[in-house]
Amino acid sequence: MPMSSARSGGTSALDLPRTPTGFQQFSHALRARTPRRGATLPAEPRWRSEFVDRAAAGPRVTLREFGYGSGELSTWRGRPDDTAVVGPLQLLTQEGLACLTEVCDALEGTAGHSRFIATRRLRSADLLSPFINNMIRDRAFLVTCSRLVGVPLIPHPLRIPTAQINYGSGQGRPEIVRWHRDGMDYVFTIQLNGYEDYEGGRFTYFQGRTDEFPEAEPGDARIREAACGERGATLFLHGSRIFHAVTPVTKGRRVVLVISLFCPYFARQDSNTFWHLAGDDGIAATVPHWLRLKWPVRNPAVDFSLRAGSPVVTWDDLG
Ligand SMILES: O=C(O)CCC(=O)C(=O)O
Ligand SMILES: [Fe+2]
Repeated sequence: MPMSSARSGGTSALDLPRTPTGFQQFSHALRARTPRRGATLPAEPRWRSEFVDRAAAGPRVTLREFGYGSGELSTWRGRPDDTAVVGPLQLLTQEGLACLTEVCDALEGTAGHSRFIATRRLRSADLLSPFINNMIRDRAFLVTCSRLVGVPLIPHPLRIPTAQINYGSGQGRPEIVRWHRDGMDYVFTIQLNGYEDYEGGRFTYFQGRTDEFPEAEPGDARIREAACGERGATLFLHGSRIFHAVTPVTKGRRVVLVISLFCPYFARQDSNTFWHLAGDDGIAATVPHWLRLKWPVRNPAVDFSLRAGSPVVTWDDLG
């Protein structure tokens, strides 16, 4: 079993703070600033398609197993969007992982602070890093991710949240990822260190419906820990339908790349809300991207791929 129930030594992962909602979320939206860019960018290795392990596979849990009914799932011509969790698995080769780690390490100085979801993070990392930009827009990468989830996926056209790097260090103020669900539906996390590098930093989630989460009590068997301890461990989460958090890193350093993808065929069902995005990025930065996302479309695969600067991925690519 890749997952285990998360409770140790009398403290519960449920004690972690939760992402603000309502007025507090609005106040984050007023205070959040567009990501700032440094003048000089670090040199980095080149991305190569061969870095993707096209045969990557791992255990899969369905949204039905989380308690969602068939009527709540999006479908396209009889194909349901029913994947809740896939992995942990290795998506990149060892060489690819070493390059990605070098890239994310070099970007740490550009990370900003936020108290909305993740304490220290770099949003839109693909705008700073050609390596990450090329990786998340590589056909081999996208088709492999699409097959794992079972729906065609491209980078999210909202751009700012598409590639985020979370940094957690055991020194100073605890850096955490609060209990939250993502605005995004299709989220991959890639661990750039292993448990040998840090203490704490356990990826925790609630194996139930999001509307059941507020009633969860410490010791609830539905609070699970994903076994993401191996360097490179990659986990897919249907982020908008699963409450999750990361326990504080108490020693060492943890770096995770979070990639948000988008299914053009389910554009109308996209779970983002304006205020969830604005809470992280500020109102001014969110408005133009939001309008572009909501504009009506005719051919979803082609139209959204153009918006996201992505190769086109269709149902036929899933094989
Ligand atoms: O840092 C992680 O492992 C995941 C963070 C996360 O869930 C998020 O940034 O939305
Ligand atoms: Fe998340």
